[in-house]
Amino acid sequence: MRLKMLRSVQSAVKRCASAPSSARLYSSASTPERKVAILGAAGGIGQPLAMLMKLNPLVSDLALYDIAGTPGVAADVSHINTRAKVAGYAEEKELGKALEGSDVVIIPAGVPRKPGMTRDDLFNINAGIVKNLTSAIAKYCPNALVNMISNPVNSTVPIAAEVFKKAGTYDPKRLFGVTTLDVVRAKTFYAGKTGLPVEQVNVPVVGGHAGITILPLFSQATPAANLSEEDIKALTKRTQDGGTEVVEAKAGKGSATLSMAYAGAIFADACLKGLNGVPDVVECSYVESNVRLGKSGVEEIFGLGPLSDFEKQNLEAMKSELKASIEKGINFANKN
Ligand SMILES: NC(=O)C1=CN([C@@H]2O[C@H](COP(=O)(O)OP(=O)(O)OC[C@H]3O[C@@H](n4cnc5c(N)ncnc54)[C@H](O)[C@@H]3O)[C@@H](O)[C@H]2O)C=CC1
Ligand SMILES: O=C([O-])CC(=O)C(=O)O
Repeated sequence: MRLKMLRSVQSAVKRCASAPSSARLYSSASTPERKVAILGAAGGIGQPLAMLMKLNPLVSDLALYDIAGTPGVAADVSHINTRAKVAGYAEEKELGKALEGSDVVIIPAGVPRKPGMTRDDLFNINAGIVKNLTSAIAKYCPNALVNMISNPVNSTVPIAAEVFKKAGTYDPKRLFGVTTLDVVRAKTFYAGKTGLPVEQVNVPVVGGHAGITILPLFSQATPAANLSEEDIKALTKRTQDGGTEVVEAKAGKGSATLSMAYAGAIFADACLKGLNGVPDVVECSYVESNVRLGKSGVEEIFGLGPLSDFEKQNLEAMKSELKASIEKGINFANKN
């Protein structure tokens, strides 16, 4: 029996390379024109992300959309002397124009956590925002790769999937929950603990993007290091609680914005490279994929590689929470 579930996989973006391409040639150079739209562009993540995407030479057009504060951010970013042409869109009636022709849409719109809150506590506000924005994507740029940053990612991605299904535009190869920040954190903490050069380190992270549903696979980290079980437990916990660490340090002024903008820029860049046909672009992401179910539950998850006993236990432990978050998103999208 096969069941569809959402989970993280490596090589997700690899598939972007085969996504239908709407490449238009950019002047005489061979770099195609690529339009990137950021929805929530004037926010804590949106602003530095807008800057990083303006610095990305693969971007020819950058559309910045937010319901507040867009003109200032767009004017500011537009003065940076790089390739991308910047346009700001400030009102809901301009959302269609912001989205039209987009190859990649990044969504950091919605409210962030305050100390004491879980990501799921953001559901009531952010679910509606994501539903509206993804409905517009289905209408104006149904072929775009969608990078979902808005929390709770474990539910907002299923909401987007349902919206796209209803609109007849759903393609699981084009919808990504951005979990890159978990990878960024796992790499930083692993390098810190082992003393390995951080730029050489890789750590795959699977699962979703909340607490125990975040599962860094330190057994597959490269370069390999001989860490004790205790160290691996501590690194795993710190990666899972990375978001909360920042929320508490910001003490009511929101959650990770700068590291998230960095992570969002890496993931969007991977999507652009994939679209442009660059081979072997590999990033972890929260995507829909197949699991094989048998008498004892999940028998095989494709593409996770060999797991340590500790990782197997953690994978088992996250399933009910992840499944509930997925169902919550699906129910919301179908009821409202
Ligand atoms: N996936 C991940 O790893 C991470 C996700 N996040 C999530 O990203 C989201 C944004 O966080 P911040 O930028 O810190 O929040 P923020 O409050 O600073 O910015 C959010 C922006 O969204 C805009 N917005 C609200 N409703 C909108 C709508 N309907 N259309 C367009 N824009 C709209 C607001 O005007 C604001 O500018 C939060 O949900 C947060 O939890 C944050 C960090 C990491
Ligand atoms: O923790 C939060 O609320 C924001 C987030 O997703 C992260 O930093 O990983």
